[in-house]
Amino acid sequence: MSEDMLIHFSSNSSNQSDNSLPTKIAKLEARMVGKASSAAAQQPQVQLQAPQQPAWSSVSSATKFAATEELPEASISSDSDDENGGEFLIQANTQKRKKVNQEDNSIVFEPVADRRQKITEATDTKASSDGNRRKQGRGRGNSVSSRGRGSKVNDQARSQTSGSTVSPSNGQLENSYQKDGRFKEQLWSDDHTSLEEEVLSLRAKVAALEEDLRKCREEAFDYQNLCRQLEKELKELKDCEQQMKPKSSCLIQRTKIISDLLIAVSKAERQEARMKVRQDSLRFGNVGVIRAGTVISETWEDGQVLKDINAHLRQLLEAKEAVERQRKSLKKRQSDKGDGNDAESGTQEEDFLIQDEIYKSRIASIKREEETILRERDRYELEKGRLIREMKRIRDEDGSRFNNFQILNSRYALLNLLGKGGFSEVYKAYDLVEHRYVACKLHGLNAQWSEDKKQSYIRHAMREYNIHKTLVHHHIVRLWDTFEIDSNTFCTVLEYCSGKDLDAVLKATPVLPEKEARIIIVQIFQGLIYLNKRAQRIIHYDLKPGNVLFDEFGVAKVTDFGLSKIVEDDVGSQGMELTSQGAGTYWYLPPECFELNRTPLISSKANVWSAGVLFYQMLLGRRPFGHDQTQERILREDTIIKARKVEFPSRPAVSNEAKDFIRRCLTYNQAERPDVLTIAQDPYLTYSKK
Ligand SMILES: Nc1ncnc2c1ncn2[C@@H]1O[C@H](COP(=O)(O)OP(=O)(O)OP(=O)(O)O)[C@@H](O)[C@H]1O
Repeated sequence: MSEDMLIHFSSNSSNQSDNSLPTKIAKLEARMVGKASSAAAQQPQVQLQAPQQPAWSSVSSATKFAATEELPEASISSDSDDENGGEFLIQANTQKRKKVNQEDNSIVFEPVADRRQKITEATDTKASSDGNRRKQGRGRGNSVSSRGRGSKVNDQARSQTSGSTVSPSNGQLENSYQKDGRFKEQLWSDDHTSLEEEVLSLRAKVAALEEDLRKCREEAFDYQNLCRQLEKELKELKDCEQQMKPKSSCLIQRTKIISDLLIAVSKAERQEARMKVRQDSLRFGNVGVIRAGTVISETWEDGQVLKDINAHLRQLLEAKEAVERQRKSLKKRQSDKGDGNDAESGTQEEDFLIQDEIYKSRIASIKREEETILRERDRYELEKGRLIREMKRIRDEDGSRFNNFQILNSRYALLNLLGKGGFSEVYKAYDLVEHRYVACKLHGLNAQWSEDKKQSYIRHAMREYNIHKTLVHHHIVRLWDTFEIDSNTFCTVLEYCSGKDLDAVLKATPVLPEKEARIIIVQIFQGLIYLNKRAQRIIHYDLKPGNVLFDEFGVAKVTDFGLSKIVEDDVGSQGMELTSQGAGTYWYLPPECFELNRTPLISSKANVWSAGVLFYQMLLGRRPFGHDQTQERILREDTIIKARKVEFPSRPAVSNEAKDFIRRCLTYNQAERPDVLTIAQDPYLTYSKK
């Protein structure tokens, strides 16, 4: 071995950084293939402990490492090429030098690039599979790789040795070694820096991956916990279901029993109602059919009781007329006789007077009987009216498609028809969930209607529903529920009011005692006050006897919000525009609603007027304006527009307080009429202990 070489080699070996570099690289490689640092310290360190090995070994290691990355393999192969070790090294170095001189820098950098690629691959492998990484890094992967590379280098070395034909002189060698050494130093230095950077970045990646792994483990742990918890809950639910099974079948049975009982009772009620109608028809009358050519029309034929009463009245009338005729002739005879002044004529005069008194007394008696019979007839007329309404109800019930005790929405057992309105049928029903009676209002759209008309009707009904569902007050009928039955029918479920409506009450008893009428109007005003104290004020607009219902305890409740108006916030004191002029029941609407020159402005004062009309009707048995007129005639004759002053007949008697209260409600001028909240303060509406 030459001195130059020794100097060169010793300078190489004395370079600490260069000495430590292979160790680091070995460690790095070990990491690249997935070894833990402790594992890496074992095998590569044995191969690369340059300072403790002979100089040639160190040189060969260092040189080969600078020229190629296959240093460890070369060291291993040198064991097998022991005899030719020195020659082989020189030849190998010469070959490498040649290569370095001939080829550009890329040859030198190629192994670095390769190494980087391997590092990246190793990192990728690491990242892609934690399990694989551990397996490969610790055992098989590494050894297989080492073996593979070792055998490849051996082959290369052999071919290089055998293929070497050029032996350069010592001077050339020295120069080239010097150059080579500097160049390699530079390379090592660069390589060292980049490797350190790579090591740093790898450490960072390892740290990040370890953090990822930790998080994944935590998540996996959480998921396992969640999974266990869900399994537990599922088991509990299944257990609960098992326990509930008998209960739910018991509930179904109970519901079935209740609905069967309700149906049986309703059927009995239907039968009874029809039987009563048949009996009452005999007494009060029935619908007969008249044929006039091909035209068949219905007419009312009075029953026996009414016939008897009318016959009785006719008899009384005839008797009265007969007595009056007698009396007339008596008077005529008396005047024909002239004035006499004897005693005989004095006796005749007395006879005349007595006879006349008898006739007068008889006429008075007939009149009294007549009055009694007339009162009886009025009573029978009311019965007749009730009978006609009941007949209509039964006819509507028989013609209804909901008359077969259906259960709607799996909840509402329909029973008997309560009545039929313009576009709806109201059934008494039983809520099988809440266990209470309800009124199911079935809104039917006519299949023949145009789509526009249907849409308008639905809009109207939905408006009513949206207003009504928000109202919760003792004197407002509650709206519990609403649902669709089919494309042409929907249902609103209302609080059931088992009493009559005020219309039916007034038909049965046209005049109510003032005390009773007062407490009804007080309740109506309480409902109205509620409507006007809400954030979203409401004008009912259709207050009439048919829209005041009574529950079983006689509590009055306002219903039917189909024409009601929501008062917008920006409405002035004069009120809001009435967009639905013409709707409503004219007897109960105030004069401003009939304004034709401009769009009427209405406010809660409209409700005050309607309540005044209701109260008048309850006390006096008739409406204050247009009582005997039809709706059409009221409009034609401007009856309400002319209703400037309210008149009170002498009978029945009404207190002055009640009359004054009615006058305040029926103030013609809207601006002067009190609104709901003002009239609520009226002493007539307040009760206090005396
Ligand atoms: N909540 C209820 N409880 C008991 N009966 C009711 C209830 N709602 C309505 N009714 C009765 O059902 C019948 C029909 O009521 P509905 O409101 O459909 O008719 P209407 O007011 O006469 O007609 P329209 O709504 O077309 O003016 C009436 O006799 C009414 O008394």
